[in-house]
Amino acid sequence: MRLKFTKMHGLGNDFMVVDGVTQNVELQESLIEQWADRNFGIGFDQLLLVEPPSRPDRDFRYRIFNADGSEVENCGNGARCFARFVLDNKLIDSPLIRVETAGGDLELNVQPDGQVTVNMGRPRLRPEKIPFNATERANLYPLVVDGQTLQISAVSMGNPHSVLKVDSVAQAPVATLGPLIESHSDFPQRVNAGFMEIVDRNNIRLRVFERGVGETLACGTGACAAVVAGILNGWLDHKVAVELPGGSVVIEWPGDGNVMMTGPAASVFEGYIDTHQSYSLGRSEGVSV
Ligand SMILES: N[C@H](CCC[C@H](N)C(=O)O)C(=O)O
Repeated sequence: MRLKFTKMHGLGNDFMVVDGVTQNVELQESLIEQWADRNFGIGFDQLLLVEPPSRPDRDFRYRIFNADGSEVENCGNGARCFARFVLDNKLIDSPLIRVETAGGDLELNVQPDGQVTVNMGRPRLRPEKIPFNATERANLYPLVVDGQTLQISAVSMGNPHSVLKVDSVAQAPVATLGPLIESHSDFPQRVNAGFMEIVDRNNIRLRVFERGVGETLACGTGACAAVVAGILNGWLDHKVAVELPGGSVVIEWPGDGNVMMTGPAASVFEGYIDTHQSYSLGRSEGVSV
């Protein structure tokens, strides 16, 4: 079957977006992993599947699959691209879009200038809701990684995030600590590992080693989690510009209630792929002559 898709990105966090409303789509984890490969496939951080809603008070359901094929609960940059996609493809004609995800409900609003504001819902802070192994909720938790005890914050935006404050994101050991935090046993469903540099009370820099992907150029839910952690720890005010390697996004959180995110979404190209085509991801063993 030929499957139509659109390649999109939010601040360089890139997606294969698939219309599962007008197309009959059946996805396999192994195919997603193949398609995500940047040499043997299309190449993306996440695949976003747009489906009809399961409830009358929602316009769509939106499912998110990491590059390793794992299905996850939420994707902030993806939500902005989702909104752009359903409008561009005339699946809805209202700039106000109500979405259900595995991690909770989102409300999206596409502004006239193309920026998209997303109500990302309430952050989840209780350890059992993240999930994170801790006996009680705290703003900072000790996490023993590679023989050192880090002080991290743990926040869920539907998906789990660890936030580590660092002096400089440029110098942060993302490549070494990122995977160790991502797979740490205190996060039973693994975790997205954020590294946050406080510039001032209204500006941070952030890098994220994403669960199931690795370091991405941007992470919307990671930006939300970092700002929530910074506000809870008294380091940030309630409106923060988050500078990620791929660009900036604005996060607002009054200290309780919903987190609001505003940022861009871009379409790059449309394409088709044969869902029955499969190939090995292994580098060829070479040919024998
Ligand atoms: N890039 C996404 C986050 C994907 C989260 C995924 N890596 C997970 O396992 O939760 C964002 O903009 O929020």
